[in-house]
Amino acid sequence: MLITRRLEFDAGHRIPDHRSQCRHLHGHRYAIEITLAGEVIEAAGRPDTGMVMDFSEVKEIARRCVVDAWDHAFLAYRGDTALVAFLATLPGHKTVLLDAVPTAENLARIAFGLLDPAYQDTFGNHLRLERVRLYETPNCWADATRARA
Ligand SMILES: Nc1nc2c(c(=O)[nH]1)N=C([C@H](O)[C@H](O)COP(=O)(O)OP(=O)(O)OP(=O)(O)O)CN2
Ligand SMILES: [Zn+2]
Repeated sequence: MLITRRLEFDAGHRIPDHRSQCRHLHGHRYAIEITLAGEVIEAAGRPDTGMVMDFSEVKEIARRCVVDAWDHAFLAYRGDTALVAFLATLPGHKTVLLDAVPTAENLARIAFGLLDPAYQDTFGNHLRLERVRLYETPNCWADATRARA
């Protein structure tokens, strides 16, 4: 069985060497969809019986590992030295430094790496993270999967 939970957040970014608009500082209303695979828990009396994982728990883990850190942050490539230096001049600014340029593809891959160890199989139902889909706009998204993360 597959289940998916969607969360949304706002963040700024730029793609420093982009040939067009995206090298300018701008932001997106991002969406992240987390797909988990596992067996449905069948244990009478448990609050999560009939579920792969309670959607609220999926959300809490996603918030703790990714969304709370990225929401209203500027997602900056560590190697984008001009931008990193500028952001450092803003007192208390919420900046997240990344080891890769913040494209949808890289953000999906980074989020997959952060989330994968957090979704543990605690009930013996073979729970595992299957896919992270990261929407940069409603029309553009990237999928990081276990095979292609
Ligand atoms: N493969 C990728 N291509 C692009 C990415 C990306 O992450 N992966 N990112 C961008 C820019 O960040 C840009 O903000 C999005 O660009 P664009 O396609 O121009 O989006 P629009 O806002 O114009 O979307 P419309 O639906 O066309 O209004 C660029 N490319
Ligand atoms: Zn963009």
